[in-house]
Amino acid sequence: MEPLIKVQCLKHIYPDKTEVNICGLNFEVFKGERIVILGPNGAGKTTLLSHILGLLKPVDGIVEVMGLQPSKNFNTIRKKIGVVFQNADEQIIGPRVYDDIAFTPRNEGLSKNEIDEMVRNVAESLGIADILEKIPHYLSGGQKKKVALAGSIVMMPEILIMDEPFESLDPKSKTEMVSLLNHLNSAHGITTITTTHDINVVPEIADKIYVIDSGNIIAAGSPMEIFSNVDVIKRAKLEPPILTELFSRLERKGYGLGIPKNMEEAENILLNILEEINPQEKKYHHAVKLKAID
Ligand SMILES: Nc1ncnc2c1ncn2[C@@H]1O[C@H](COP(=O)(O)OP(=O)(O)OP(=O)(O)O)[C@@H](O)[C@H]1O
Repeated sequence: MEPLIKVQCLKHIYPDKTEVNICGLNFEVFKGERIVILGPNGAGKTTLLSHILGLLKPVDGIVEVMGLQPSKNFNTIRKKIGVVFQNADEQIIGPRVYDDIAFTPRNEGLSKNEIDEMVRNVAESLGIADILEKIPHYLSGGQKKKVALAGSIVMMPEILIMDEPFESLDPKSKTEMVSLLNHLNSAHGITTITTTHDINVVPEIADKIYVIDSGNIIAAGSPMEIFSNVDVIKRAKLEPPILTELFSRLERKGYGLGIPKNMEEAENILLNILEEINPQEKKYHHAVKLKAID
């Protein structure tokens, strides 16, 4: 199977002569994958994404999206990719939130009714239906992120690229965003590529992680493979997710319980063990708890 996206040893020179080389392992993304790119500040993550989007043109190397060079086929590629930029202000252009989300469907010449249904559905799914009439400029950082995401998924793109989508989201919004992204992937087959410094979220949204350090793609693998590789973690100055760290430590001590992706999975693992150890104990605690409530 051919990858949807292929990047091999790209070189870019910014106008101020800063040279960025993204080399090492090839960056390949296959249809339906959920990719996360990790790396310290200045590693080259945004530079890589900007080339995939066709916003930047490499001076050397290979950048292909669906077999095309993005910088030469900007309009064709951008119809297939939704994007949430690191700075949402850069992409919100409508005078009202509604207009901003409706921008691409209007450009595509869809009917007013179709557009209205699409905008309201996507706004509902992101919990922003109540701010559709607002002026985007006055929204909070988190609200702007959601509006930017709404605009990028309203047409159900094949690929969704997000640069730090969780930045400035409150915990509840973050959990909802994770569910939504996973729903877009499982129900609509959307391939997702995300950069984030929010390490605890990564096991929930990644099938495969690429790790970049100073432009070098130094590792690729599942969250388990990456977070158990001490060398890679150190080199890229990462910290493993807290649950991964805890359950890996237990594994090293002989208690191989698996590595949970989120709090719910961790809770179930621990509850199963506690029930196996002493089912009576649980009943006892339960009875005490009920008594206390009485
Ligand atoms: N417009 C620009 N002009 C000059 N240099 C730039 C520009 N954008 C990025 N760079 C430089 O390119 C390198 C890679 O930056 P990039 O923004 O791709 O890193 P990043 O991994 O996305 O970092 P962060 O995690 O901080 O967002 C850095 O050295 C940065 O200073």
